[in-house]
Amino acid sequence: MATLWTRGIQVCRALPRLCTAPSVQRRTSVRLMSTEKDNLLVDVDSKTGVATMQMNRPPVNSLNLEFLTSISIALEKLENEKCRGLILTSDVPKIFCAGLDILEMYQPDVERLQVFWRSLQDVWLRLYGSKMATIAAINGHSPAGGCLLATCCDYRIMAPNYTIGLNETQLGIVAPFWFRDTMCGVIGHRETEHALTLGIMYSTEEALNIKLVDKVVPQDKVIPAAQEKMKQYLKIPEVARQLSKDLMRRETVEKLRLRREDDVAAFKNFAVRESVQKSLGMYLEMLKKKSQQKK
Ligand SMILES: CCCCC/C=C/C(=O)SCCNC(=O)CCNC(=O)[C@H](O)C(C)(C)COP(=O)(O)OP(=O)(O)OC[C@H]1O[C@@H](n2cnc3c(N)ncnc32)[C@H](O)[C@@H]1OP(=O)(O)O
Repeated sequence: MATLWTRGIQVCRALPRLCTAPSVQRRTSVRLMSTEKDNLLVDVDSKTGVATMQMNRPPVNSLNLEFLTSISIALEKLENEKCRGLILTSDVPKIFCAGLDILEMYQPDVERLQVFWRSLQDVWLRLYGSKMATIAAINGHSPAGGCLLATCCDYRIMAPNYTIGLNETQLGIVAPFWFRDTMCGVIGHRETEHALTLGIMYSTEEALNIKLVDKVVPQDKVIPAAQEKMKQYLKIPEVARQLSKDLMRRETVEKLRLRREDDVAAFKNFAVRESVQKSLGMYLEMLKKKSQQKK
């Protein structure tokens, strides 16, 4: 078992054959970078070539700039090392991912805001466009950006009694076209329009009904079920599987690739609006009150 450390990322792998960098093959433990608290744990099973990526940024795995950067670097590494599959899950109890860190968008530093958005684009381009077979093991709530991560994957398995959806309008903000396109690819145009305009958070059972998730299993079976489903993907000849996925997703990926900077500008101009800032402030206040009441 080899362990790699990078900015907030631990990558463990069981077989050196997956490691293409010579320094990795030679050593069992390499610290590439160590700056922040480790918030992403990535294990690679060398027999199968399947990586399990666990998000671990308590309390709710919200996606700030540093966390997105960690995810993006890890995805690039796995792709470069020719991993065949990825299971995306959470190490934080009851939360898959709370979506974008609202503090990145509220009263923002405009320079950082744009870097933040580019890093989200990077994660989306890497995950949605991944050559790996990808399965979301949704073991907790998954609003907004959390739902985006899940819908980027090829297959979704969810535990009962949680919620998932693109709830942006409830915050007074609007999901960009690539969130919409990703959701459309999973549940279709009509249901996406319904979901986006109302900012619906679906229960696990509702999500299964509209096929936003593919399978529901008890909490402790989510990862085993993902591993089992992964075997089906890995049985398909690699190039055929990858090209079929590419055939389905290339246009959507290219649409963002061609308009990345326009999209950054649109996001920035929207986010700094007074009315948007007011809505985000009220939403944060509501979250804080709710959190205080629990304590
Ligand atoms: C302008 C265009 C942008 C378009 C794209 C936007 C995409 C997004 O992802 S926007 C983010 C949307 N996310 C949400 O609406 C989720 C909000 N959070 C929740 O609904 C809940 O926190 C929960 C269901 C995820 C978890 O509930 P629970 O376990 O009860 O935890 P708490 O609500 O008590 O939260 C603990 C702690 O975390 C703070 N927090 C929660 N979510 C976020 C977040 N997304 N960003 C930043 N901070 C978040 C919450 O305020 C609590 O903080 P404290 O008050 O300091 O304890």
